[in-house]
Amino acid sequence: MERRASSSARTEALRAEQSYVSMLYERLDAVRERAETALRHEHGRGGPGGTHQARLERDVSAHEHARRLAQLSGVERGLCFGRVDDVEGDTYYIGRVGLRDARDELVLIDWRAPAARPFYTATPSDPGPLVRRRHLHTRGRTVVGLDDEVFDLARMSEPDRRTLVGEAALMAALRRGRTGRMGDVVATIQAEQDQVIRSGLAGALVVQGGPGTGKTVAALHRAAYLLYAHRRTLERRGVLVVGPNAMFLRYIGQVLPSLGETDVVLTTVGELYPGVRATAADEPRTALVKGDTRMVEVVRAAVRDRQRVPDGDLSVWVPTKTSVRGGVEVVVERMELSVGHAACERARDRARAVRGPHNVARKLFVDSVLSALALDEARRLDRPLEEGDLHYARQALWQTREVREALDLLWPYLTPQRLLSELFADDAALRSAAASLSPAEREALARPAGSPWTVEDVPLLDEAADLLGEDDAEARAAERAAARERDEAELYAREVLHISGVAEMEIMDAGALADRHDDGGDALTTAQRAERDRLWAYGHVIVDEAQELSAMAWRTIMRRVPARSLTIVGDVAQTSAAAGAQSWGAMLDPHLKDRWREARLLVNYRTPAEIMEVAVDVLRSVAPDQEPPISVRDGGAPPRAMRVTRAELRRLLPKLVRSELAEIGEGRLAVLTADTRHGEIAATLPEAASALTADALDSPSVVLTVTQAKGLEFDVVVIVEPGEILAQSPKGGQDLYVAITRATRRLTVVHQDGLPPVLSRLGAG
Ligand SMILES: Nc1ncnc2c1ncn2[C@@H]1O[C@H](COP(=O)(O)OP(=O)(O)OP(=O)(O)O)[C@@H](O)[C@H]1O
Repeated sequence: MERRASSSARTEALRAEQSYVSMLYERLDAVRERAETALRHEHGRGGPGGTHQARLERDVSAHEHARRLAQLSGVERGLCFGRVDDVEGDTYYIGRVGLRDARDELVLIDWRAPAARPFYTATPSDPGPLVRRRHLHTRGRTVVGLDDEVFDLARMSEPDRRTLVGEAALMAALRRGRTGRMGDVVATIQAEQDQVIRSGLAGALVVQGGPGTGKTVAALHRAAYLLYAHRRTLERRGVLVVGPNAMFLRYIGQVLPSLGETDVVLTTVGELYPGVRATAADEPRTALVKGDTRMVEVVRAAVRDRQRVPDGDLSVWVPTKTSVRGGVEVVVERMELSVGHAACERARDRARAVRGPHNVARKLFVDSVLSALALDEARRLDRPLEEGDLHYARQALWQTREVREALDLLWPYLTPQRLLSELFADDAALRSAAASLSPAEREALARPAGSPWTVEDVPLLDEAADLLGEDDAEARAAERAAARERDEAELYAREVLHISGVAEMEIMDAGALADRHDDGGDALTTAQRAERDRLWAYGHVIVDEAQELSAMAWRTIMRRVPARSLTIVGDVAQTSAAAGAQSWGAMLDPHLKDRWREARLLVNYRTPAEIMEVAVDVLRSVAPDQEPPISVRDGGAPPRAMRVTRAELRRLLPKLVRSELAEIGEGRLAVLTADTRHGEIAATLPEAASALTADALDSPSVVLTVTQAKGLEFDVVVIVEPGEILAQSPKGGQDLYVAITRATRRLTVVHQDGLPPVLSRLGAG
């Protein structure tokens, strides 16, 4: 009788929620339609014609409507996922976007709004103003289930204090098969993650947490939250997210659009220097040297070594007479011009003394030497040189190939690419610039000219770019002109905002509008503009798998964010890069002193307890002082080991992969290997994806090295030859820890020569 009563109460609750959710979708349709009509209207108002001001006005509102439309089309799935009832008797619904009804009453609260916060933070021991939290499960536009938590203090028991927020909904989310793409977790954010997500914008926040603690997911939701809460600052400057590799970026790429955020640049360290897309990594001994801050001095010395004076006097033979023979101009007479050694030294010292970048100071050096040459020319021709003529005499000499070549030898115009490739290819140059390194370290840097750029080169290119600068007199003049125009445009944009009342809607400030509309040309998004500009100052930078960055890479990151507003996410127990972090303090203190705060995430949402036990044995051997995270999942299949011969491996592996895939029904499987074994195993499993292609993650099975698998997760993990992973680098233990903790459901370790002692828990197999 009682059960029937409760089931009919449930049916009634479902019906009531369905009617509310249907109303929300109707509202969404209406708002979407309005935005579409408005956009059509703007487009209908004509092409490129009209005054600059009319065009600007049209673009402003078209842009806003398009933005709103993009936001509204991203929220169809799971529009509303939560409801809270508070002690005042009020009820609020939480969703992916804020919506108002026709009378302007708020009917849905954006998950990032302060009013939504209790939904994420209430716990049985500290429910805040809530008496109930409800998770709504929807399929399409239909409400298919509800999970309630009633905060009744009188009945609270001790274990409740550790209860997860919305446990039933969380567990349902975690049990789903992996899709190869990370999804958003707005419906099930946990209290400790919420604190990270909503932490203030200013300063640097380090989020340290073991594998699977939701660092990545929290960091991405933080990006969306910051763009919502600090739209004015961040929309203009953009947010940069740096991840470990392209596959990882693809894995996380759809989370932000699903959160409605577009002003974010996703990139890797290998792509931080515009114009270079490095993916290959150097071998550990080279990576170690290139990641060391002693390279700052090496690059600086390499630049200074390119500012030379001749051993004796400078002598240049310039043509004085040419004639055309057979249609070709040939030199028939030359004259020697020279500048004394001491004068050359003075020219160099004066150019250096301004402490400007090399390519900018070059102009000074060149001007001094050209003046000296011009004076010598006048003397030799016995022709007085008036002060006013000097400029023209210098210009004429600068047009002479021989003069240019002579000056280029002494103080060449250098791109960062040229500086470094010539340095690494020239033993004598390396000996001079890298005198502070040992011979073995110098040898690790040496390589032939034209070698492809590696990820570890990128911070060095960036360092060099800072020292070299641009010979940018023209660029600066253009910039000044653009700035003038921009000021005018900004003034106008302010008026537009004022007239249209947009300012109150906190959508975009006048500066941002002016940025979009400079030279009346293409309207680039902040993200597009930022990506092209090495000196772009981002409003906030998020670094994921941050433990992998070298000290040199941190210098590059810090140049991108002068405001030092960062979220740094990682786990120092997972560091596998040779020059990666041993501790956060060692990496960050040089840039942030002690002005960074640390949050720790302690719960592992990915790896089941049974698999985590194996991982913890490995962790203890490589980082005994690191606290392993607590798994919320258990009851999975026990992890196992299989001993096979090499011949058997080829036969058994495809079978194993098939049977494991059948076991999970739906989901993804990864075979993880040491770098050297990857090719062979990939050949054994032709059906599995193995190259780093865009769709590799969509394949049911994939063969990856541990480095490639960083930050990813799979329902099933098969590790081939753990001993080889352990032995492949000094950080092999960390690699094995990473490999084991990629599994969300099943783990099999396949080996030929016996298990390494650290995996003895898995038995002899
Ligand atoms: N609050 C949550 N609700 C639902 N799923 C969650 C939640 N927090 C984390 N997860 C899931 O747990 C898994 C691990 O999260 P994530 O990849 O962010 O962890 P991580 O700390 O970055 O791990 P690693 O250090 O191993 O890269 C993901 O599938 C993520 O969606």
